[in-house]
Amino acid sequence: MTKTIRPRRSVLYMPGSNARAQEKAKSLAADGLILDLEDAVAPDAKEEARAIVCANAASGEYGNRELIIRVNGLDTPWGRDDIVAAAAAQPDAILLPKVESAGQVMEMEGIMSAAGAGPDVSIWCMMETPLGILKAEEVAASSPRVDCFVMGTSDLVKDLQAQHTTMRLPVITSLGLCLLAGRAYGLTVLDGVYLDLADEDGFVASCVQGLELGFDGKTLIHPKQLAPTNEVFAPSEEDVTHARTVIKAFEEAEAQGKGVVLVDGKLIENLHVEIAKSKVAMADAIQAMTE
Ligand SMILES: CC(C)(COP(=O)(O)OP(=O)(O)OC[C@H]1O[C@@H](n2cnc3c(N)ncnc32)[C@H](O)[C@@H]1OP(=O)(O)O)[C@@H](O)C(=O)NCCC(=O)NCCSC(=O)C[C@H](O)C(=O)O
Ligand SMILES: [Mg+2]
Repeated sequence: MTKTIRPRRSVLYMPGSNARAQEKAKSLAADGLILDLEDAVAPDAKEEARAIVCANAASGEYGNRELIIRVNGLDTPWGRDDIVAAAAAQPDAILLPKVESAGQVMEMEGIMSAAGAGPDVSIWCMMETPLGILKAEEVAASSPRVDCFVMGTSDLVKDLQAQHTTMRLPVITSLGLCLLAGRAYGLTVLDGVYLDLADEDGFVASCVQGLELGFDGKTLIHPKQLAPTNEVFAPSEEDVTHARTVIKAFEEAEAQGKGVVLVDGKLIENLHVEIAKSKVAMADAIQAMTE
């Protein structure tokens, strides 16, 4: 079955306790919104945040933005109730933090199903602990509901006792392992957040690095990060024009019984046509979102 192409260039976190941010998000140019019940919510605000988030997720007021609820872990006092409430709200996905095993995913899936989550409610997994990264393949393969890995680079840097650096060498192995596992099992893989809101150049550089590494998009903490992210992770007009040229040239070559062709002096084979087709499909999907 062909998977629907869904732009996930920009996915913005907002604290579940911040009703104003969730209201504002209805008009923001984000491909996805993570309504957070975990780290951005203080313990004494967890239950109120759960009620706000689930009411918003069920409201149908977020247009075609993908809605994801990040629940607390199953080893916390709130995790199970969060999952039950989130499942009833039927968001696009429920995001489980600090995933370290297939068993955790299956436990969450069992709770979701018992609470009436429809088959379209996906499971997203935060990859953010050393053990979780080492188990990335097991987690990716754990359930057909698993649709996306989200890198939690803040927790990861903490657990690795590493440091946040410009080129992110301390976490590059972890990013690569999750990309490998995610791609092997057909998942979306989203890059982690950039914490320095004052450093706009550094932020753009981290988006470009994420794109080059193979991420589908980036998770964000502030609306000001949306526009540069959407731009970096979308195929440019030039990319799309070139992709269309490649597709046409290859079709013409095939009609003449050839399996390869040169475009602008460069060899084009079937794999380049596949890349070109996915760029055009992504550009069309982005266009459709804005109509
Ligand atoms: C970082 C912030 C606390 C800053 O908030 P604030 O001081 O309100 O910023 P501004 O005054 O610049 O805000 C301008 C307007 O934009 C709205 N706003 C701000 N942030 C968001 C947002 N995330 N979503 C939607 N709207 C937002 C403000 O309400 C202002 O609107 P208005 O009043 O109408 O002008 C804040 O940005 C924030 O809370 N960000 C999210 C933090 C968060 O969710 N953190 C947890 C997730 S990150 C993580 O856990 C990663 C992972 O687990 C790991 O381990 O790596
Ligand atoms: Mg985290």
